[in-house]
Amino acid sequence: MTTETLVFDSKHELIETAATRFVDLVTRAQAERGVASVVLTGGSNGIGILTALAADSGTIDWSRVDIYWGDDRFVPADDPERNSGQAREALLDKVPVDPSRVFPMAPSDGPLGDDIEAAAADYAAILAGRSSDGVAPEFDLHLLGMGGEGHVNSLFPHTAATAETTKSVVAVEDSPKPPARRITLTLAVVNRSRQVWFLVAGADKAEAVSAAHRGADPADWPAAGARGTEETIWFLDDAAAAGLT
Ligand SMILES: O=C1O[C@H](COP(=O)(O)O)[C@@H](O)[C@H](O)[C@H]1O
Repeated sequence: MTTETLVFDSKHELIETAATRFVDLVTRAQAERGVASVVLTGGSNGIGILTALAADSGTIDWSRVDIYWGDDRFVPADDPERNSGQAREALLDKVPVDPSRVFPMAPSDGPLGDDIEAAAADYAAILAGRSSDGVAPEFDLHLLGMGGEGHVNSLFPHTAATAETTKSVVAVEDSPKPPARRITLTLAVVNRSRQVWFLVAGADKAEAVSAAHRGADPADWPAAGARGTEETIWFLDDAAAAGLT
């Protein structure tokens, strides 16, 4: 397992490079396994890479990509806060994905209603059903953004969701960052991914970047607990990398 840290002069350069490497990774995974599986994330860079991919969409065979989410906000389907809605707008509505390979988390007004525990269990069942071991797929790539306090997906510092080691998906009822109700993959499942990529920009993220790089306790800095089985890559801008020596 290797860790690579790439530092860019601008957020634009960071996103463009990550998008180019995304195309390479998906193409390679499809050549090796027929289908590539990627886990999307929200946030400015998580959606930024999708916008960049939409501009260069012809290079990927999108019909052979399984698409999952690392977290989503448990709000109505048409709420602009939905990570999956933002992903559709940025990319998925513009490329020929196979709808049967796109796996959004349930919204609060879906067939499961407002039962967030049922929605989390439903996503866990989807992952289990698409795995070889009854837990979750071995994703080719899990994209992650990161908050200034080190949260990834909806795994915040000092929370039960971050400490969870058994479940693959959990409900979060009291996210410190609004909206409060979310569904998230746990670190145990993030870490089944062959590659984990952090897309992080801004001076407000520098302390968390440095904590994760020095191997801090994931309870304090959840990003420190996320890694790929083959490779972990940090795509940083200068400001986010400022605390690294
Ligand atoms: O709440 C969330 O925040 C993170 C990071 O977002 P950013 O805008 O600070 O990059 C995001 O990755 C996650 O999916 C989202 O739910």
